[in-house]
Amino acid sequence: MTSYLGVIGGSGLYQIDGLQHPEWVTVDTPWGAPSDQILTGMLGDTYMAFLPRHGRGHVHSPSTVPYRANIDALKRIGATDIVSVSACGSFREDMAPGDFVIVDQFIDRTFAREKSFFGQGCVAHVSVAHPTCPRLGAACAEAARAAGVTVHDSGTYLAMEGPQFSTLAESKMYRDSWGADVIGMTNMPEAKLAREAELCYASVAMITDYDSWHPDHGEVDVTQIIATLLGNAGKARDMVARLPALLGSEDRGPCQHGCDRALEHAILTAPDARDPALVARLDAVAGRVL
Ligand SMILES: CSC[C@H]1O[C@H](OP(=O)(O)O)[C@H](O)[C@@H]1O
Ligand SMILES: Nc1ncnc2[nH]cnc12
Repeated sequence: MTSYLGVIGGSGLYQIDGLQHPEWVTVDTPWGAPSDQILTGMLGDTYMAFLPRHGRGHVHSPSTVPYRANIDALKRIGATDIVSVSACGSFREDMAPGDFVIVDQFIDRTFAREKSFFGQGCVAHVSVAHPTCPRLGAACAEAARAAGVTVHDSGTYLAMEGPQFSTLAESKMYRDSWGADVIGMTNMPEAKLAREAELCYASVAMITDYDSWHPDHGEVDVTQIIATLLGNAGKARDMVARLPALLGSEDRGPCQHGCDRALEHAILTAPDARDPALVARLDAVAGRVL
């Protein structure tokens, strides 16, 4: 399969530069409209698509981002790989503002979002034991280092509902008892949905603050986050621009980690018991196995 790179830009990253033949396209999905139009184009020989998670102008809150429509839309236009770029707080002294963390585990504390494409009439259970694609994560790490960023190759992301930041007690619990490394509000259910859609998914956390646990830093505030983000947005764009050369544009065969076969044995509903309306909605996400 030929690589087609989709990038989901988080807070502070609402567009990317340098695409050849750039075009903002409208993509409709059975799950509603995505966060915004999708910027498509080429970077060298590689097809690329960029979707601002909160929409241009930052319209969607973490709870109202249309996660299912976003993943469906990227798959529908042909994306095979999704790199998520997100602003995050840090629970570790050595993961400092300005550093990037290649997230490889999540703790999902979100509760007010649609978390699956499947449900009554077509039930599926995919594994998210290893929720990110190591090949894609390694490419992001290499690209970010080449862009001059301090990169941490592994980290656990606590996904909270928001939109308020954590209390001090929550911040200390996530850090001391739960072993989380970074905190944000958006990577879940995004990563779970990417797995259901059989897409390779990597998450790059751009550290903007120390949340509220750090005795030498005040509590997190959004002005400080945006200031750090603006300082980092250029490096994030530089990282993205370096990815196609690292991922290659030629046929790469099946994902060696199985991301593109996640649904192989996941659907439990018998073919004759499936809801035709739901099966129709799953055309892009699960058409391969339905
Ligand atoms: C701008 S502060 C909080 C906001 O930033 C992060 O967004 P994203 O993950 O899309 O970069 C965080 O998750 C919150 O939504
Ligand atoms: N401390 C924090 N908590 C949740 N989301 C964030 N995004 C950036 N910093 C954050």
